[in-house]
Parts: sequence; structure tokens; C-alpha cells
Amino acid sequence: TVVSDDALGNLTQFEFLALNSSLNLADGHARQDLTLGQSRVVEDLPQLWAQAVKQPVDEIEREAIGTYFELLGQHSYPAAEGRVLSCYSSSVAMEIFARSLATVADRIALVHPTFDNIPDILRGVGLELVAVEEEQLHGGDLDAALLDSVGCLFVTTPNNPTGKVVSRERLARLAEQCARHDVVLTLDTSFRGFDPAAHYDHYEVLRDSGCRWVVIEDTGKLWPTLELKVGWLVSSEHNGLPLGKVYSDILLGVSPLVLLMIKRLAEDAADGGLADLHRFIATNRAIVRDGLAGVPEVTFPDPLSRASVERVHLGSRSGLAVWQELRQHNLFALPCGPFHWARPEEGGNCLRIALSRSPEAVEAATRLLRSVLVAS
Ligand SMILES: N=C(N)NC[C@@H](O)CC(=O)C(=O)O
Repeated sequence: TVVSDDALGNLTQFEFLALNSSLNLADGHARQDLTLGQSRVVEDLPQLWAQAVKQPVDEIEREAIGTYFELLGQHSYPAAEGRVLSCYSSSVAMEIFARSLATVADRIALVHPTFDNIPDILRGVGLELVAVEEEQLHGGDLDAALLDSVGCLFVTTPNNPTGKVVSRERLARLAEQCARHDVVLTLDTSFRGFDPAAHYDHYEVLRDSGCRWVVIEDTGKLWPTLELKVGWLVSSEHNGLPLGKVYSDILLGVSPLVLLMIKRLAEDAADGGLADLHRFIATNRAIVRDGLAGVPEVTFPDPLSRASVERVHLGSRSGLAVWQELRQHNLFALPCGPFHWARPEEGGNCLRIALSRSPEAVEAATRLLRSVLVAS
């Protein structure tokens, strides 16, 4: 069922409502026009199909993984058999991780706030959640008693919706603490492509720490590929989790055509496309911030964020009330309450605006949002 006005749904239910709107700035999926380089990949799909029929799938998979991970600075990713599992999406990868973890643990520490399908998936397999505030996570060492009480520490970096990135030093320290307390360290890096601060070699840091770790990578937010994407479930050796077994319960493998498309898009990104995308998102972010400048009580809580979403703090205004007012004009943003999965009221005065949209859509949405806010 899709969320009704009064019933509070999860974020994805709010995103369902926006799917057929002309001004859908709700989900973090890429919906802007293809660039010239990307449209060449689309034009080549018939040839990619012929290649996918002929070339061995493990070869295609290795090449797609290599091109994508190298593009984003992840040179030390584990290339050995079974260490990178290709899934239909990062949420499928997360479900496989959650089911695997639940066989050996009953509690997990999870960053707060973050996108609510993460706590929902983790609760769905029966795990008890312990919130770790983002400030706490970035502040310093985590409490030893906390780490002794959980089987895993789950961190979204860059975080959603804040864009906050775990630095190399911070990751090394968290991994060291997880190694000492024998806690699995799991990262959801879905937004990594947008922020060069997230392009240091995470796998080198994780490998050198000696901790057990899992990383969920997502190609789905980077390029406008009509939901054609892969989520990669990456893990350390001897991590004690039945990832391969649970993976085999869920799927045999992903489409080699999608893998070839991702490889070509990653090559285009390496050839200047990623830098162009960063400029594109920065331009859209400036449209939102400039377009709302001077509106009473409105502020931007994440000045350093490079993610393809922007949080707008509405002062004393209710994010849900503004969301409902915008919906009357067929404009959809995302109310931030559900990101605060342990205490939704903390996100009650924020909206999240998607930036992977055409500048014209971002411009029109910002103008409409401004008119609603100045009238409220
Ligand atoms: N499996 C789910 N719920 N997918 C929605 C998710 O991709 C949207 C998202 O992450 C964002 O809008 O930031």
C-alpha cells in the first residue's frame, strides 16, 4: 500500500507517490538527462547485448567490477573469487547481509539518522538496533560496552541525507575498535561516487585493520539508467557470515548486459564524466540554496555535503505539512522524519530535495518551495 496523507509511511512509500509526478524531487535515483557520453553507451546497447551473449560472464563481471572500483579509488578491493557478490540492487545486497548476520548476532549498532530502509531491513530479520548518533560516530572512540553488546557496526558513508563522510583516519580507528571487539564493520557506500572525500582506498584501510568487514556498493544512484543497476556485496575473508549461501538462496547472478553497461559508464566517468557529474550536482545544489536565500528560518544543515540530495531545515515549520502543501502543486520532496528511525520527531522540521534532476526541474521546484514557505 502507498502512504496516505495521514498515515506516516516509510521513505520509499513517500517516493512511490512521487514516481509519476512531473516534479519528482523525492528519491535519490538519477533522473537527469543522459550526457552525450552516456547516450553513446545507450546507443551501443545492441552491440553490448551481442557481446554479453558471447563473452563469459565471470570475465564481464571482473571487468565491470575493476572499472567501477578503480574509478572511485577503491584499488585494494578483493578480486578473489566470491569476495564481491553482484546483486540486483544495493537493497538486495543489504537483505542478504542482514539475513547472514542474523544467523550469528542479535544486535547491531546503526548510524542515526540514515535512510530508513536500512533499519527496516535489519529489523525485518529480527535484529535489535542500537542507534549511534552521527556526531558520536565522527567524534571519537565508540564506547567499549556498546561494541561488546553488538555483533556489527553499520555505517552509511557518505551518510543519507546528511552527506557526512567517514574520513580515512576515522575509518581506520573504527575498524581498529571493531577488530579489538570482534565486531563486524559494515559500510553502505551508495553515495560514494558523488564525493571525492569518499574516494580514498577504503579496502586498504579495512584490510590493514584486521577487522571482519562487509561493504555494500551501489551503482544505482550515479547514472540515469532507468533502474538498471548493480549492488555489490563485498566482504573480508573468513568473516564468519554465510553470505555465499544466503546469496545462492536469493539469486544466481545479475545480467551481463547490465554489467557491460556499467563498465562502459564507468569508463565514460573516468574520461571526465565523473568530474562533469560533480559540477552538475554542485550547480543544482546552488540553485536550491540561492533560490531559498532569505526565506525566514530556512537553513541548510549540511554545508559540506556533496551527495546528490540536499537537506533544507524549515525552522519551526513542519516538514510533513510543507510536504503535503507541495503535493497539492504536484511537487514531491521527502519529509526527513523517517530518516531519524529512532526518534522521528528530530527530523520533523526538514525536507530533503533530490539533486539528480534537470536544472530546470530543480529551478521550478525551488521557486515553488519558496512561494509555499514565504506564505507559511
Ligand atoms: N529499496 C529501497 N527502498 N530503495 C529506495 C532507495 O534507493 C532510495 C534512496 O536510497 C534515497 O532516496 O536516498
